[in-house]
Amino acid sequence: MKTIHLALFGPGKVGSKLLEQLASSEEHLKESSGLILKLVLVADSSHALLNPKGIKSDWDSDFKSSSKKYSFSEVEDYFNKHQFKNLVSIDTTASIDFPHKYFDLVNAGSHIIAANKVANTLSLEFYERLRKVLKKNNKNFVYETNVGAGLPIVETLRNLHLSGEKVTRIRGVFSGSLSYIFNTFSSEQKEFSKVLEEAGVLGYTEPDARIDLSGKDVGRKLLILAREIQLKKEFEEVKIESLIPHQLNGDTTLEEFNSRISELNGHFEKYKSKQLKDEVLRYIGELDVEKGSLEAKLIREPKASALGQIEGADNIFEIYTESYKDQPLVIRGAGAGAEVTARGVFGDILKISERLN
Ligand SMILES: NC(=O)C1=CN([C@@H]2O[C@H](COP(=O)(O)OP(=O)(O)OC[C@H]3O[C@@H](n4cnc5c(N)ncnc54)[C@H](O)[C@@H]3O)[C@@H](O)[C@H]2O)C=CC1
Ligand SMILES: N[C@@H](CC=O)C(=O)O
Repeated sequence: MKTIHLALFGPGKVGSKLLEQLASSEEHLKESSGLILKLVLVADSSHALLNPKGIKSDWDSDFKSSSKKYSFSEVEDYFNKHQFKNLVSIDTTASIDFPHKYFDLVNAGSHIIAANKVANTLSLEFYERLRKVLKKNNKNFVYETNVGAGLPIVETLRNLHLSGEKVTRIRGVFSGSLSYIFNTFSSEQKEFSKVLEEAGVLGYTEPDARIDLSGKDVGRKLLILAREIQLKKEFEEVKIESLIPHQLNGDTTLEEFNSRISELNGHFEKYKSKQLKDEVLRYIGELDVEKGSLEAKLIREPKASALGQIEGADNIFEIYTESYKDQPLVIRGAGAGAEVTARGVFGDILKISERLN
């Protein structure tokens, strides 16, 4: 039997779904792979539950009754004290601060898995420094769910690139929430604000939906893919069309924004009125390697096209390379939601497990 010790940061929609999936797969993993996944820490932004012997599968009730306020140095002390073999820290937060702690986690002996896209979209200096520290400490950093949730985009692209295949262009719908929003809004007589709320309840939007509507989430995904094929790009170089009207942009707090989302209705009706009968609205990402351009924008797309046909919260990625010149390699499927994302993080745990003894 091989034991992997897990520390989960961010038991929100994705994180708690992951814990549910881990609990229900416990016996299957032991029998089929000889693998024990032992959860030794669950922490949100203020409270942590620690148990070196393993947190029970009904972690939720223990978290409510026994978690304690913590500072990050206590986590480091805990890891240093117990020297857990095969320790993997999982970031299912949406925090912009937490990724700065990855260095300390790695130095305390941990591998990292991130659903959070922030670490891969900070400055190039941060990106490269993190990889240097990982290499020095012989630790893995895996983040398949950063793009396309549970769809195998990052690894596919990396394998193409590492095998020497020249990637020339990537184009597609990279946002599950915007996909759901435009699929629903284009075809149903519902107010935009209602559709946006639904996308939140279904777990498709970021905790702060402005990250999706401003195009920032798609911009981040484009940058992650560009860096995966070793293009040295910064976030500021991504050309992004924001869908947030001027009066709600910039200085509004999240609370204010959420209380004023009905102001989006008129704004999005204007987009809808421009749509022709056989068209749908699509918010797309496009990376042109030759031009070195990264762009996120709203377009009108024929319903009959590959991009036009996607449903629900689907993503679609068309990857053009030397070999896939005329007919791109296409990956399509559910591109957001706690269930598929948690399953993707689970896959990352198995990927790291295979590399460890
Ligand atoms: N929902 C989806 O379809 C997908 C989500 N993701 C990413 O997964 C992440 C989580 O998304 P959700 O579960 O929807 O968010 P959520 O808001 O439901 O959960 C985030 C959790 O992180 C905790 N948290 C915040 N700061 C923290 C810190 N410093 N330390 C520890 N915990 C902290 C919060 O208390 C909360 O429990 C985000 O980064 C998102 O971009 C990635 C792919 C798909
Ligand atoms: N908010 C994101 C979730 C996955 O990354 C999206 O809408 O795609």
